[in-house]
Amino acid sequence: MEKWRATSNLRRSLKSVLNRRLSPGSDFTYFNEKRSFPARFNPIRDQRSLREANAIQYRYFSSVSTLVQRNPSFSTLNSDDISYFKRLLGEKNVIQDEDRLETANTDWMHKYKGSSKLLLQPRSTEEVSQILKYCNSRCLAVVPQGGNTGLVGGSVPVFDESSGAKGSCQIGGNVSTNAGGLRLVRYGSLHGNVLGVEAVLANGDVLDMLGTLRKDNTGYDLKHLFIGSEGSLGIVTKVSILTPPKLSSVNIAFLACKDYSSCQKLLMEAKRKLGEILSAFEFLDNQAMNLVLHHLDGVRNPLPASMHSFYVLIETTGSDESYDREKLEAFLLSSMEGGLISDGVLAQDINQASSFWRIREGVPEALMKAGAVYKYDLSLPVEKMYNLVDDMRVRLGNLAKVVGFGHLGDGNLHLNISAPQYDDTILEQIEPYVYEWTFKHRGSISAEHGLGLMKANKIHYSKSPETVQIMASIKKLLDPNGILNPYKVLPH
Ligand SMILES: O=C(O)CC[C@@H](O)C(=O)O
Ligand SMILES: [Zn+2]
Repeated sequence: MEKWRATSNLRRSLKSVLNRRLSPGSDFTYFNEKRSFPARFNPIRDQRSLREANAIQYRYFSSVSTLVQRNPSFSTLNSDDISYFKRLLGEKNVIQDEDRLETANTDWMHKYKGSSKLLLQPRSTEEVSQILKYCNSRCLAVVPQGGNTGLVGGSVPVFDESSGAKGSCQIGGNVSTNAGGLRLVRYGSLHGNVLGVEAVLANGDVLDMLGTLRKDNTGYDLKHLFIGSEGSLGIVTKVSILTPPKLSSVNIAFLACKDYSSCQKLLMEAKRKLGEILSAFEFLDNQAMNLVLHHLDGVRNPLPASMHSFYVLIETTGSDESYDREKLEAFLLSSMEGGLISDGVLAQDINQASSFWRIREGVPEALMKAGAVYKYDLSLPVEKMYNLVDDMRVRLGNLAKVVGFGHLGDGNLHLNISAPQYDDTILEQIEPYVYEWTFKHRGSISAEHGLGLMKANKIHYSKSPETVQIMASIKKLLDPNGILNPYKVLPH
């Protein structure tokens, strides 16, 4: 009955094709708008002793071992510094307003909170260069900030570092964090799409690597050091980037699978049968779907007959409508006949398409609304990845909800643990277990969100000691005083 309904749904919806034009650059935009949520900090214990120790304790990590000590070699901002920046940038680009500083000092997750007293808004490479030259000579630490939408505390000041450029999600931030995104399965990572970079080093030198050549084999390709280095080696001021042509035919299906193994087989079939038109293959489990339906206004379940264990969103993008439609239709029907899909619908217009995406993209927002959330962004072999979610459920029992979703097409699991509040008992069940599990399966502890502050001290789970040593030497070479985004990426 269910299968019949689904097949008829699919057949019906396959009659019309969705045409949706992607806006330029949208493939690389991670979160393109800032959203605000109520702060949900747990009280920090013993504030005074932390201040005396010149240390900070993050709300998320309430155990003592995660204290971060302020680097004693950094200077403290004084009135001469502020006068210098005002002369350089003009009064209105030197921000000391408390509300604006509060926003810059707080990350998107409301987990990390710094105490920077100054936000600078440079408008040119030359101004960035002058700022860094000055800060380097004074040993003032700097946190480059784009849209401040990161999920690992990479763009918030930890102590009193001066903040750099600020606005909405920006291409410099995307490149600096090698932001992943929903269509990596089709377009690849920013390492493959960035043709050139201009970066300003800590001493103010401008490194011009802003080529547009597709082929350039003249030795070390240094631009890759700046892609994904989270502002720790330099500030990216310009990029040349591939912009794939807008494609006119976009189809989106929202499907249900009875178990994880069906999702996995469906992915293999999609890669094989849809080939180059497959532009997204996303999944969410039952827990994720429940959260979205419960916490987000106006979201409807497109498959309301019954709740399923897993949901998959498949998008194809191409330029030949009838070819794309036939290919997707054949794929969906054969997958349904083969038992890989238990129910499904295909968007018939732009509103339906957006509503399917809203479900998938709404998961992080729903998690935020549900309470405290522990986030893990893991690259793992697709066939093993959901075992970790199951293991975590056993470990946590009734303590917390374990939610699995992510970019199945890229082997990227977003494991999120949702609880009413942050709690050491929960954290002890999760860490280091999650990291050890990932290490054992030769995965990565950060598939796309970076290391930031949250995982700087965990880097050894994904990089060998020799590699970390070379990374530290590169950091020392390019930023000898360590002023650029301190306490992030490398162990502190
Ligand atoms: O919140 C997360 O864990 C993932 C956020 C983002 O990378 C996504 O894919 O929605
Ligand atoms: Zn993601």
